[in-house]
Amino acid sequence: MKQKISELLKETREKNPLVHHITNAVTINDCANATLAAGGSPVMADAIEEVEEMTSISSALVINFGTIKKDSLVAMEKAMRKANEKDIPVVFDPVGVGATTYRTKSVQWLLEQVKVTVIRGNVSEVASLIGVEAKTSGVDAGEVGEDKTTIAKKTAKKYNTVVVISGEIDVITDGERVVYVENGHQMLTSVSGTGCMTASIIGCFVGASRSVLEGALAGISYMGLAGERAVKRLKEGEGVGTFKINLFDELSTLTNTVWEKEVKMYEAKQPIL
Ligand SMILES: Nc1ncnc2c1ncn2[C@@H]1O[C@H](COP(=O)(O)OP(=O)(O)O)[C@@H](O)[C@H]1O
Ligand SMILES: Cc1ncsc1CCOP(=O)(O)O
Ligand SMILES: [Mg+2]
Repeated sequence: MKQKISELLKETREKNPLVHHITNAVTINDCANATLAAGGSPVMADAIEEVEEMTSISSALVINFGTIKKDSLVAMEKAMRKANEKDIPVVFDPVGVGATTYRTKSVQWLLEQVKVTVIRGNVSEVASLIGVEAKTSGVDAGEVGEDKTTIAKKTAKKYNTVVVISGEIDVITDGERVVYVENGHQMLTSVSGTGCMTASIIGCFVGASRSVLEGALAGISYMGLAGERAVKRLKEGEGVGTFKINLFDELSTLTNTVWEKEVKMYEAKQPIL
């Protein structure tokens, strides 16, 4: 599996998958640049009149709940339905779900209409998707009433999807296999958009891969490792501003050879070979 993911990192740059985003107004530009850095080609399009056509020519669709409105929900539903029809993978980022009734009700409605391929969120957002008690305030992760692995597995089964719960240790599951990724750095939580960018990068890799689980693992480990390496580049006195620049440098230059050496990925606590 590790070898296949490593090859996927290379292939994605060659394939340059078009990744259609319907995303939030806060991190939209960072998501476009993260997609480019990982080897994809971003397009952000949310007009109800064009989303179906745009999804039709894309390799993946990324749906991000960060700043939803009535119109964006209609656009999301249309684009996702088209993606389902054409077997195009859909990556869903439930930003802020659990924080307000509107978000929680909207997500319930949307996921009853259409299918998603990967759900990537922080632990309290994902917990809220399955009604597990969670203290979500805004868009940052809060405490939850169950362990992460159980939440991830239950969510994967409920929505028949691959689930990525990000955090200090990322949990990735298709409902049966559970994989942990231990790359990353606390500093990733000090920059708005690192979760959104992770979903965009997963979009690139699932858009170029035949395996959803491998695409999801490629995406989450790529961001974690880039973050970790971006911190190592910091000199004394440099803070989040330089970190963000370093992060983009790492995202755009990270090779599969370095990834193979530095990725920390475990299945049932066995290294993945
Ligand atoms: N405490 C932490 N230590 C190391 N990496 C982290 C930590 N928290 C989050 N990350 C990493 O930061 C990135 C964004 O995840 P996260 O902060 O959970 O998303 P969100 O911004 O949506 O809440 C992921 O690559 C994740 O692995
Ligand atoms: C702050 C904020 N508010 C609405 S969307 C958004 C960005 C959230 O980005 P991330 O979840 O990647 O930190
Ligand atoms: Mg987020």
